[in-house]
Amino acid sequence: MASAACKPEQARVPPAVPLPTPPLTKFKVGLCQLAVTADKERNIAHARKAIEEAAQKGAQLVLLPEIWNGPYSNSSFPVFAEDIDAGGELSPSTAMLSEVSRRLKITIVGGSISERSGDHLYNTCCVFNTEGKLIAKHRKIHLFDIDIPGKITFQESKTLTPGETPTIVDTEVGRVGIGICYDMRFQELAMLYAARASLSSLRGAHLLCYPGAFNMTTGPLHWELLQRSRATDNQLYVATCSPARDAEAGYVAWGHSTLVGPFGEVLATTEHEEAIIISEIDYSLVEMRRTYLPLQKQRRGDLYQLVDVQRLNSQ
Ligand SMILES: O=C(O)CCC(=O)C(=O)O
Repeated sequence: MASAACKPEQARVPPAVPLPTPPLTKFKVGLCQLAVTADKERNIAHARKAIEEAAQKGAQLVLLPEIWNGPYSNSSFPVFAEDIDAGGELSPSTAMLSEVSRRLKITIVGGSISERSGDHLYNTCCVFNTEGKLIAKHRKIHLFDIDIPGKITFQESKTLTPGETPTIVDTEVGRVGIGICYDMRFQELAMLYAARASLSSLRGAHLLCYPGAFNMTTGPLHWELLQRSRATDNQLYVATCSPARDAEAGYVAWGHSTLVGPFGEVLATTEHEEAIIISEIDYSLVEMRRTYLPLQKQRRGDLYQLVDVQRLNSQ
């Protein structure tokens, strides 16, 4: 009797919804500073090998460089561009990232590749979770248009269209804000990503990832300075990943992929050759820095406000 009465009752119980797995608070990150050639297939195979090596060394988050599947140039962007997820099917470069993230159960912030969408080209970073799912696509918001006479002239806007959306993404390794290279120069974007962190440790990004390729003019002066500034101002981790330097290339990258901690300290870095950097991120240090130096509480919101942060905070 008892079991007969029990059965219809049990049948009404809805299937258990698995609780979301809390993000890791301490993990290893791998920054793959890759040599990039004009052979896309080789670049994809090479990136796969580097990701595998980083994962084998314990990385649970792997970051790749800006434009890693072909040369960084306005003439190459259209040639190497991929329609990333047309009709639900991933393109060659992103299918590799999906396969490897699923197989190795790691999160990948996939640097950037040039993306074709309709008549437009974008400089786009794809993020994959540990199941190989494409969970975010950041299109570079601030295009690199620069003219320093006698030093460097580059106009990304000749071929690329700027993205229109800041990208903050929840991953198995926490909430991550994404920017691409020149995006790092704009503090407001980083501040927006860090917003709300003071209200709860579950809100706001604790890590910003910037695939980037600074050059021989701005790299020596600004690359590390900007990363340390973004980290210090917002009291969070900043990870960057550059292509390795090719002195013969049309655009010569500075290299020096780096991880900076929430006190503005350089935790790991490298020179300009190919390298895989493995370093540790510990989000408890973000909380510690914010407790010791409570900038978020001391900010005079009554005198100045970043409008978008204000909007986010009131949601
Ligand atoms: O900001 C810089 O100096 C370099 C930026 C850059 O190379 C890029 O956005 O691709």
